[in-house]
Amino acid sequence: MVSVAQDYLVIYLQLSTVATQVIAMALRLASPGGLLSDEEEGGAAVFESTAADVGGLMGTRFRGATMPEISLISPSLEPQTPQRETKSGTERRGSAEEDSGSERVKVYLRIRPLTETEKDKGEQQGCVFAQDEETLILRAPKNSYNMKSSERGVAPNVHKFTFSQISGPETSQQEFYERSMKEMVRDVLRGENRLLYTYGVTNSGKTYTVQGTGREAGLLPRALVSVFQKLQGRLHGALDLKPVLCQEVRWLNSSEVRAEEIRRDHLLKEVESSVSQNSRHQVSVSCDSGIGGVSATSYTASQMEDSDSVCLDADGLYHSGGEGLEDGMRFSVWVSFFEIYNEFLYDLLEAPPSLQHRKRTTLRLCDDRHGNPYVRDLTWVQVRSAEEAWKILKVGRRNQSFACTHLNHNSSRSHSIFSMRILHVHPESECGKGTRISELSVCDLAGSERCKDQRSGERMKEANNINTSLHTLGRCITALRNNQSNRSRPPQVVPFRDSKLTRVLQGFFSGRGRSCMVVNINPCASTYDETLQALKFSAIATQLVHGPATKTRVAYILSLLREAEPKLNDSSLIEEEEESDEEGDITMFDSEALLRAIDVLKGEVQRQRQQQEEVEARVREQVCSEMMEIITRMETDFSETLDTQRALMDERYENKIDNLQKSLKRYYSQELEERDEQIAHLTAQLKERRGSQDVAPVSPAPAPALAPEEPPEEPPKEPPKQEGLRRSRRLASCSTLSMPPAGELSLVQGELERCRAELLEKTQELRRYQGLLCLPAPTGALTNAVDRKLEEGQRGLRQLRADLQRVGMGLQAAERACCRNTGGERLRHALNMADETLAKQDQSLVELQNGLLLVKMDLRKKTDSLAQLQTQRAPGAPPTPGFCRKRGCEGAGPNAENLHPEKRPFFRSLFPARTPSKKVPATLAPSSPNTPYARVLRSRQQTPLGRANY
Ligand SMILES: Nc1ncnc2c1ncn2[C@@H]1O[C@H](COP(=O)(O)OP(=O)(O)OP(=O)(O)O)[C@@H](O)[C@H]1O
Repeated sequence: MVSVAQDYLVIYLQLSTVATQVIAMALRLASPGGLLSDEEEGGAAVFESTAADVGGLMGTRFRGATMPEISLISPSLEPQTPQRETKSGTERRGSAEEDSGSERVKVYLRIRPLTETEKDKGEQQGCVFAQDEETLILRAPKNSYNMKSSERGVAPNVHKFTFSQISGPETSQQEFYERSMKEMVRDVLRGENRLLYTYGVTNSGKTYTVQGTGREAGLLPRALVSVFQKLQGRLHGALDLKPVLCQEVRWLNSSEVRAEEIRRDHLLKEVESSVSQNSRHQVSVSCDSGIGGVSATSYTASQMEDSDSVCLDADGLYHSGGEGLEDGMRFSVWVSFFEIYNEFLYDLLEAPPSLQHRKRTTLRLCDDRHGNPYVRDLTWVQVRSAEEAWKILKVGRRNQSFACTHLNHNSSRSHSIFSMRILHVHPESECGKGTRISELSVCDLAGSERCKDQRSGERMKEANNINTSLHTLGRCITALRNNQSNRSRPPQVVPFRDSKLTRVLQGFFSGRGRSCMVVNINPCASTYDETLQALKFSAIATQLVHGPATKTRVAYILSLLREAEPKLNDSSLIEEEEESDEEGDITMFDSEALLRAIDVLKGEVQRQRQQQEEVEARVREQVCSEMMEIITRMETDFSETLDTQRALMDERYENKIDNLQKSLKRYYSQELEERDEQIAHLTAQLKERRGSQDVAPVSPAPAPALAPEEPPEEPPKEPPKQEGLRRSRRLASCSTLSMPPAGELSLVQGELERCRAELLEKTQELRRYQGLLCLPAPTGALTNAVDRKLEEGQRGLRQLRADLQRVGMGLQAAERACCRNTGGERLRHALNMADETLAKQDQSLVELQNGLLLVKMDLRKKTDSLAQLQTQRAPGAPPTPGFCRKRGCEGAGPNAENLHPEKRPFFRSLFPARTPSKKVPATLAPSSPNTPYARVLRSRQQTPLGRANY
């Protein structure tokens, strides 16, 4: 049920495609050219779709430069693997049927000999060449369209095809029969259904192969002889059983038997009389085609003679037989003969129309209750011998549509189908119950031809119809091939119903029997292009395998109705079936039943759609959850990696910051030490000079406040040497820095910030001192100078702060330059800037130091004068608390070293006490390129590490 609905769904989806193809084909057929060349075959008339559909290879031939050519798939040479021929060699292609083990459809090629006339016309150009029994080589002759295409580089001019067996011009009818049909006859007698059809361009020898001439009897007479030879003594004599519908048998009553006998005798007598008449007169007969009274069927007695004179007594025609037949079984042989002319079916065994009633009766194609197509009202005649059968065939042949065309003076203008049904009658069965039927059909297809070659309108119409039906046959075979080779894809609709021919033959392609193809070609150079197309078509047929039986349309509908209403409508269906015995077409269903079937189908479609939606939703959900899982996993992985990286970076930079901090601390502390030393040295010198100049009137003054710890008498310790040593140490430590410039600069910046904070603190401290030093009015005059100095000192400090800020900015710029990594030049520039700033800073410091020295001196003076004042005011009285506290601190003398650094006197905390040095302060000298950063820079440039950092 589900599969049925699926089939219908597929049918609905594909209908539009099929319709498009049909329209396209109709449009093409309307064009004057029937057969197209290699170049046009991608969308051309008769064979183009079949050829172009071969695995879509035709399209590639014209796209690519290699121009692969399609060839035949060889069933015998390469039984398991289809091949695709290319110019350079053979490619192997796999397909689904390889594994199925099914037998391939047999395709036999027959090459007819050239006639003397054709040879005289120069038709013999060696364009057809049988390489071996299975391989055919086609070489494009000079003037062929294929050769022209080849010269333009759009198609190859050599083609290779492979067949089940190739029969050359020298092959006799007997040999060809044994190769192709003998086995089929045997199968039919065993109860199988077989079809043999001939295919080829006009005048290629199809009719000759099927019927033969003179002593060269064709396949059909040989098959007839063979059948009766084998059934000798096993014939069911009575005429009481008749084949009806597609594969059924009807028991005849006596009157019907009588009627059948009369009909047969009449036909046989007719043949005898017509033969005697024809022998007396050479007459030309013409009768109506059945369409608008136009005369299209014409034949002459002389044309008939060839086939009439087929000799059934030829040597080797008779074979001993009877082997393989079921024991005790009797056989009844019935024959029919009809043609498909301009898409109408005509019974060829019907009495020829009288001169008054020239219109022939058309037959209807119907389906039996199982959906198998059959020709309604077709004449079936029981025959008791091969001669009788042959005579009947002759009658039919006389009625067949032939015409003289420019290629064939006796060209078949229709597809003719001669069928032989063999009833396998069990002698003990009542009324023929249990009788089996097997069928052998031989179809002589009309030859394909160029429509434009036909000068008469009627011939052109015939040619169009012939080509259309052949094209449909090609499409059916291609669709079957595609369905067989691509089982994973939804099955393609096989367009059997698109032509009468394919509908009649449908059963043999759908598993009701087996088919075999005979491809006829003539080696004429003038018909090379058409021959090539015919061979391309046959190449597809060779890829077919014999498939299992498939369900037909009526059977579909019946099963649908049964499934939908199993109980309710069982009885009605049975009635329907019984009624439909005589009419197996889809019309056997009334509209109600069809509507019911449609409802069932709709429901099924709905159900399928729901199922599909559910499946889709499930799949989507699954996909979503899987995607989410993947994303979450990726997220986790990423954040883990990020954390690791961050930790690594943190660690790395912390290390670097530590290193830089250490080195900077070391550098600045040494620098400060040097300054302290300088200050101490200066103070000592000052003290010395004052000591030599001043005569102290009072008790010795307390030790200088700012350098109580300085041992003034300490001899100088070769400051230049020491300083040089320290500086070299510093430079060495700087040069060993492995920090990148960015990190280093940030540390410098941090350090500068710290210095700035310290300076601010010291300024505040200085202010406090200033407050303390605020004396009463009389002392104001004395302290004014100190105040000014202090102010200057403060200004110097402010200047220092500003300078430090600039340094910081310079460092930031340098850092940015480093981060951007825009090149060593910019970095160097930035560092130079920073260097300059530091030089300025140095200068400011020098000035500040000078200012401070002056302040110190002033302070000392003030202290002295204050001490004098206090002594004058109150001798022995304690000093003012604040002052005393301060003095007390100063008085602590050497103990001051043990105080907390914050509690130390300002200058000492700012410039920690160092061993005095006699070195002349470098700060007094103008700033030189020997600044700290210049040194760092130079050391970096000099050391390999420094160079590497740049
Ligand atoms: N194998 C053969 N040996 C000798 N003559 C042949 C052979 N095959 C065909 N012929 C001759 O070639 C001519 C054309 O053959 P035939 O009428 O069978 O062609 P056709 O394919 O049936 O043509 P159309 O499609 O037009 O009916 C006939 O005269 C026939 O006798």
